[in-house]
Amino acid sequence: EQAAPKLANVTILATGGTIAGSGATSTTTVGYTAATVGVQQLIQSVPELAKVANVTGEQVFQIASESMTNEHWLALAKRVNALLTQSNVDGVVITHGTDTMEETAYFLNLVVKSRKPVVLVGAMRPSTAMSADGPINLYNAVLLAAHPDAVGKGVLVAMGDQIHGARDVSKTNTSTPDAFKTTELGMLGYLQGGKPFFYRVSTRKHTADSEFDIGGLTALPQVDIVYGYANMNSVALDAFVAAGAKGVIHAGVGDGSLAARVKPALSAARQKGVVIVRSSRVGQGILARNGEANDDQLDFVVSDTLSPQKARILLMLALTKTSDTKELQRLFYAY
Ligand SMILES: NC(=O)CC[C@H](N)C(=O)O
Repeated sequence: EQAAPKLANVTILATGGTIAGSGATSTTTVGYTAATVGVQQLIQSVPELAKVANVTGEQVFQIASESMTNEHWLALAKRVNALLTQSNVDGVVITHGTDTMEETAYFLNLVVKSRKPVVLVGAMRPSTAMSADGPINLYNAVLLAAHPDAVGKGVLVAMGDQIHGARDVSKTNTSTPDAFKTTELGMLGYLQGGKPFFYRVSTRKHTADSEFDIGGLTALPQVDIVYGYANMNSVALDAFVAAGAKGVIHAGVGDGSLAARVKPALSAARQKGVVIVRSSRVGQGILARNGEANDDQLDFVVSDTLSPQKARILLMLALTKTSDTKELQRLFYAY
């Protein structure tokens, strides 16, 4: 008789969110409390996990993900990197609130120093709800983190039986269970019948190939986002600059257009040394250099296809290495 194949060792790092949330009744899908159920209870509630991996759990935070900060990210990334250097850890799953899951995933995609799988997972319905999506999502995330096909693919998000890449995934719905999509660039694959099926990978640099290193960092440079809209003014921008922002992401309308009465304030901020990244609130498409604005003349950087919230993460990390706008622009086309 053949010996059973050796199971991979997967560590679940729990951070809170709806996957660890509980509501008053089985039909409570809004107005519940996030981050109440602990990691051991999460693991115990899905006994099927033991069939796909040797699972251990650590409670790193217990928060709703709208309260995630740069400091949480640095602590989480350091813990992930420490675990992945251990020969007895084959992969890491991070349970996380869905609101900022795409941001944490992209941050880790840039700073994890390993090809071993790192998978973020959450739920849109609390653990107490009828048809809660947390248990199947957690099962899928663990089997993905345990699977050799997930090695070297960058940080992944497992939601709704689908595999998404950290760079391009976003939460696209406030409340429905199918909220996570990689709209135009496409998800990477499916989770079905206890197996991952991959169809594509991102061409952008990540994890083991990344030049960013948070090992010695205790803080990240302040980078904020100003949102574009009709009748926009420069009040928020000026306040961020006065508060010491090292960089500002301009989440402009359309192709990152600059309103006539905001452009001089952006230019003045740049002259004070603040790095300005032109991005778009639209959500799809390339933000082209020297397209809607003369970026060479203004000495601005463009975000390429990154959403404003992901451009903020890349700029923070990039500013730990350089403040040269040519080099910053290179990084925005590489990651
Ligand atoms: N579905 C969720 O996880 C949202 C709950 C909470 N706002 C969070 O992001 O943690």
